This record gives sequence, structure tokens and C-alpha cells, in this order.
Amino acid sequence: MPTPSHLKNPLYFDFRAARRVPESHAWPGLHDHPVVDGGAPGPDAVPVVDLREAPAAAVDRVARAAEQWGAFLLTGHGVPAALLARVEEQVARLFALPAADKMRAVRGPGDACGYGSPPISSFFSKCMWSEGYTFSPAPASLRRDLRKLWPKAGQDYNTFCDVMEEFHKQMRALADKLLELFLKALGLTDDQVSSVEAERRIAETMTATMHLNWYPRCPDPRRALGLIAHTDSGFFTFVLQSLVPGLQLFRHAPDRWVAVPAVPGAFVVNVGDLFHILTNGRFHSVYHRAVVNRDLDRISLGYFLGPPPHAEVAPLREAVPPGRSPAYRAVTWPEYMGVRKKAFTTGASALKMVAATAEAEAQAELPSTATIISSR
Ligand SMILES: C=C1C[C@]23C[C@@]1(O)CC[C@H]2[C@@]12CCC[C@@](C)(C(=O)O1)[C@H]2[C@@H]3C(=O)O
Ligand SMILES: O=C(O)CCC(=O)C(=O)O
Ligand SMILES: [Fe+2]
Repeated sequence: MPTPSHLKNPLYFDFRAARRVPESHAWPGLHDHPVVDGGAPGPDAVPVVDLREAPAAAVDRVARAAEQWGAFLLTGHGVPAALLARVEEQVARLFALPAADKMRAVRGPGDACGYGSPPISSFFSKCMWSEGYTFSPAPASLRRDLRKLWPKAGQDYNTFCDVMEEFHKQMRALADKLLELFLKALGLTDDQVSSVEAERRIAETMTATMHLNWYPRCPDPRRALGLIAHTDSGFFTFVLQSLVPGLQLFRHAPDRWVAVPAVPGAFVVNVGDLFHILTNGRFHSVYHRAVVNRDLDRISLGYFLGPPPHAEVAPLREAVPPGRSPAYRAVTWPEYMGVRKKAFTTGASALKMVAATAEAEAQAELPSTATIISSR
């Protein structure tokens, strides 16, 4: 029988056919640090924030988790379990499409959206054991972009778009709720959250991007890596990991990877670099990675929140201690991505590259809240 044409496509690595992990996908140094169980009670237990708790208690938990971990499990969030199950089913359907269909939507160089390895993969010579698909869930772009995968539209296309639209509606509302909690966790009053210009603007202009991950089962999971260690670049991310765990968070002193338990119905919330900047480093972005599994495929979904591309992000006035200068200069998201690209190629830290220098600090005036997140 002739080989189907999509399997001959040199751009498509057929994970299903792989009987071993080739050198191109074998990562050195994966086991430099021990892995501990973040689901067991004790100091490595991943913090949990349950939104059914009294608001003051939830604010307190968010503050501690964001300061000490940069991540937490979010439960009691109100997004129905039945919807999450439908989302996961649709994500699995998308990745099960024939390779030729997926390749039609392939991400071009510099494209924000599309099919294939995530943008970060371009900084590494080794390939990751995963496929990804990035899209904007905003109604205006969702149906247009998805036509690349389902050009004839039809039932599968409609179901996928309907489910993602409903998910986006619920997630965007949850993001607003969580942003409010984060701001209160920073010490802002109800009044400041709702009436200070900078804070209001963040809520009003925050954008969402969705990135779906498929980690096929792997014949030699100790040699392969699902997603390279990174910090998310935006404000914060909701990660939905299916029943198969794989997400690990990095913790210092002693250096170790904490395996996040797969808690049905829970989201993992990651603090991103722009939130680190916005909070003047009080909430720190979490370094994390995804590992693969010998027997089971794994899917995950990241719902990324961040500013619109033209908005400058700088430390909020309320996050900078009295008498001190902001620790970071103002950056837009695309500008920060550029800095991060440079940081990857030089081995530097992107956050350090946007830190206010000692000289700038001496001269810097604390920006008024009205200019903290402003249009260029
Ligand atoms: C909004 C975004 C965050 C992201 C880049 C993107 O434009 C869409 C994909 C996201 C993702 C997912 C996998 C890891 C990551 C580092 C990557 O390469 O693509 C993140 C990006 C990020 O947080 O910077
Ligand atoms: O697969 C996961 O659990 C993590 C995904 C992730 O970190 C991302 O998409 O940025
Ligand atoms: Fe991530």
C-alpha cells in the first residue's frame, strides 16, 4: 500500500508511528533535579484556592500562593464540570485530525496563532514531544481561524466553535473575578480595584489567547520532554490538565520539580512575567514544564490573559513600597517577547533585562496610576 501523502511530509513528525525517541527529540539534563509529589500533604503540597471560601480567606490564600509559588490550584470556580469535559473532548478531536488537515493550519514564522510547536520551541535545537494549536477565542476570529482546520465547516467545526465560545465566555468572566482577587491580594481596597484608572483599564482591556497541547504517549518518557521549562509571559494563565498529570513547577532551596496533581475540574493558575512586573515582583512568575507519559496521551489547555498589544505594563503604584522606585520599566507585551527572545539566545533573564537600572531608579519618578497601563 502506498504511504499516505501526509506521512511523507517532512515537517510532520508522526508520534504515533515512533517506536523509540530519536536523537532529535532526546533532551539532556532532564533529571538534574528531583521530582516531588505536589499532591501529598506537606511543604510541597501545591496551594489550593477554593472560590467557595469566604472572600477574605480566598484573598489571603491567593496572596500567599502568588508570593511563595507563583501558582495554585483553583477549585470552586463555577465553570461547570460538564463544559470542561466537552472542552477536553473537542481538544482531543482536534488533535486526532489527519496530519494533512493539521498542517493546513500550520503556524508560520512570526505568526501568533496556528498549528505546530509553540513559539518557544524555536529557541531550542531539540524537538518537544507534543503538538500545539494556538488561537484567539474572541468570537470575531475564532470561526474564521478554525476554518483552516475544517475548511468545509460542517458539524465537527460547528461543535468545536460552539464549545470554545461557551468556554471563553465563562473563562473571561472567571478571569475578571480572579484579577479582582489578585489586586485585593496586593492590598488594594474594593474602592481602588473598581475606581483607580490603571486597575480599571487592566480589567477592561485584558485579552485572552488559547493554546492547546497534545502530548502523545511516548516509548521512552525519561528521554523526551513535552514542553520545555518556561515562565508564561502574560498576566496569568489558567491551565486545564486532563486526568493525566504532567505539569511540574520549579521550586528553589532545595531545587526540585513539584509534580502538580491532576485534580478533576480544577484549573492550575500560573502567574506570568507581565504580572510579575505589574506587581513590582511581589507575585512571581512560575517556571514550569510538562513531562510525557509511556502509556497515556495527555492533553492540556492554557487560557492566557494579558494586555492588548499596544498597552504598556509597569509596576502599579500601589505595589511599590513608599519611598521606593519601581523595580521594572514599562514594556508592552510584544516588546517583552522581543526581550525574552534576546534573553533566550544570550542565556540572560528577560525579567532582569527589563529591571530598572540603578541609574534609572535614581532618576525615575513613580508613574502616576493613570500612565501605568497606557496606550502608546
Ligand atoms: C499568548 C501567548 C502565550 C504564549 C505565546 C502566546 O502568544 C500563545 C502561546 C503561548 C505559549 C504556550 C506554550 C509555552 C509558551 C512559552 C509558548 O511558547 O507558547 C507560551 C507563550 C508565553 O506564555 O509566552
Ligand atoms: O501542559 C501543561 O500542563 C502546561 C502547559 C503550559 O505550560 C503552557 O501551555 O504554557
Ligand atoms: Fe506555560
